[in-house]
Amino acid sequence: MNRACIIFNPAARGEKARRLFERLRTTVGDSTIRVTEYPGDAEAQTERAIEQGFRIVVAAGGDGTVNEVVNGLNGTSATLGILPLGTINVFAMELGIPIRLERAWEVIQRGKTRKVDLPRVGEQRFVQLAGVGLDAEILTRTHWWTRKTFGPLSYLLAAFGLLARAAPLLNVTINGEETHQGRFLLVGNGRYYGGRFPVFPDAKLDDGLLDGCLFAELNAFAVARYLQGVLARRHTQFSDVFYFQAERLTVESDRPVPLEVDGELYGHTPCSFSISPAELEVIVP
Ligand SMILES: Nc1ncnc2c1ncn2[C@@H]1O[C@H](COP(=O)(O)OP(=O)(O)OP(=O)(O)O)[C@@H](O)[C@H]1O
Repeated sequence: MNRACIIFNPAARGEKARRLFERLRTTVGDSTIRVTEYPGDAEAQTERAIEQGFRIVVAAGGDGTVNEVVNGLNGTSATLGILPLGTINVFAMELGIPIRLERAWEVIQRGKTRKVDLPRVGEQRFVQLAGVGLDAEILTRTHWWTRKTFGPLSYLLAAFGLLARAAPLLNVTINGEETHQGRFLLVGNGRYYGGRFPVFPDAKLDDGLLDGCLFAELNAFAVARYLQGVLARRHTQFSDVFYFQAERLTVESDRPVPLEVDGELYGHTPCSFSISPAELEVIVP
């Protein structure tokens, strides 16, 4: 195996990953492990690892850590490895990477790779998904310690507050051609959102296309119906859900609406999405 640098996020899984350090150390033997010290540090540490000649950088954490490592790779030809130590690990799930640390490390040692597309919003790369509206608003309203203490309940409470108000209208222009309106947009590279929920049923990681789901309504009743639709794999047939595939899209609104990428807050509207086909090489089972 080429020289790998493992970037470990002790704050993943609501700080529970910290307890896995010794197990990680034992599993990876004398491979290099670097521990992140603050949010954003995985990106800086990845850039350093590349300068030092590492050809494989392994994100040991959740989707946020993978996102930072990918942004640190910054278009270089180095390969991404994943040890899924986060809460949900949607991208690892999408790639079929085992959740058990020792098995995920075996996958990295075998070193089989695959090329996947890399979407961007502005200059920021993301691996799995982005959201404009509801989910990003919820992140603005839940502090990390409430998330850590109350888990999914903190999201639910924030959502109740938000759904009582009218959400701004989003104008989504696809491939510079047609514009559609809605109040909540999800953009995906793979099929899953937030777990094994197939919000983007036609998505492929290597088709050169972004998948989008634009929801027209945003009140408690509509959201409950959308959730049911996703679980029953019928939401793309709803008349108030617009499902599409695109090479690029822009989102505009009367007032700034927050945006999240791979589960972390990142800016607000207006924003533009694009995708680079087969830009990322990643180790897979
Ligand atoms: N040393 C650190 N102290 C505090 N936060 C950190 C540190 N290192 C990284 N972070 C931040 O931890 C956050 C959560 O990381 P990550 O997404 O990997 O885990 P997760 O939320 O448990 O997983 P998932 O997104 O898959 O559910 C990221 O925003 C990252 O920037």
